[in-house]
Amino acid sequence: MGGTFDPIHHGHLVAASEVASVFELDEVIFVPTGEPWQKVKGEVSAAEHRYLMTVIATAANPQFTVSRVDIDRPGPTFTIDTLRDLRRMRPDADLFFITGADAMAQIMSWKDNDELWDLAHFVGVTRPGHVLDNRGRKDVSLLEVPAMAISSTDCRKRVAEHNPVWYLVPDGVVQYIAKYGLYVQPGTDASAGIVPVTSRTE
Ligand SMILES: Nc1ncnc2c1ncn2[C@@H]1O[C@H](COP(=O)(O)OP(=O)(O)OP(=O)(O)O)[C@@H](O)[C@H]1O
Ligand SMILES: O=C(O)c1ccc[n+]([C@@H]2O[C@H](COP(=O)([O-])O)[C@@H](O)[C@H]2O)c1
Repeated sequence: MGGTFDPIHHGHLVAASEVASVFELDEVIFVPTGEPWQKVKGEVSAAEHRYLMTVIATAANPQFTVSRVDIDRPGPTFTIDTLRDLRRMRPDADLFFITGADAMAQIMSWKDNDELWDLAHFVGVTRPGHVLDNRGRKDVSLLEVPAMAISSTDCRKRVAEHNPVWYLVPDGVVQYIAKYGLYVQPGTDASAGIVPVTSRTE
């Protein structure tokens, strides 16, 4: 499941859990984006913060893992590259790519979208406020998941307005957001105090 995860919330986790159950997946790999080119630049938190929040949110579930492929690849994040990298790492795996209804609606604007379908089986999941459609592709599965009217945008706004995000995001993520002062002033890159994992050994 790819996402900007700024921050990761229970909508992401429920969708992943439901797809894993219905499709009997062995593992769900959460792949935080490096540079999400369709989101407003400068308004996305540092990749290391988003990566660490994703690790914290998924730590308790043995089926959930987090991949750095997108944040370690320089330049804009394209799913075609994500899937090619994952295929190289897991040559024998059947790959599924989970997307919410809003992302599915944009999928024809993604880079090399005509080549995506051969690299993974796409699963579109319902999301409150969005219409789920297979974009004319019969090979895309559509799945109704428990409705979680949560968005990262709303979580960021709530933090900025000093409203609680308890129970919208996992407890550890609430604490991480407070520890690093994320989202207090929207539009600022709160990367102070965090060392990218890739730089720690340099
Ligand atoms: N509440 C939800 N229910 C189902 N799918 C979701 C939900 N929230 C996000 N998704 C899906 O998870 C993936 C990653 O989403 P993303 O990290 O952009 O979160 P977001 O809440 O949409 O963020 P933002 O509000 O910043 O746009 C996308 O495919 C998106 O459609
Ligand atoms: O490949 C693309 O061009 C592309 C464009 C926009 C979004 N995506 C992917 O869609 C997933 C959800 O992205 P987002 O921006 O809604 O968090 C994530 O894995 C992104 O890399 C991919």
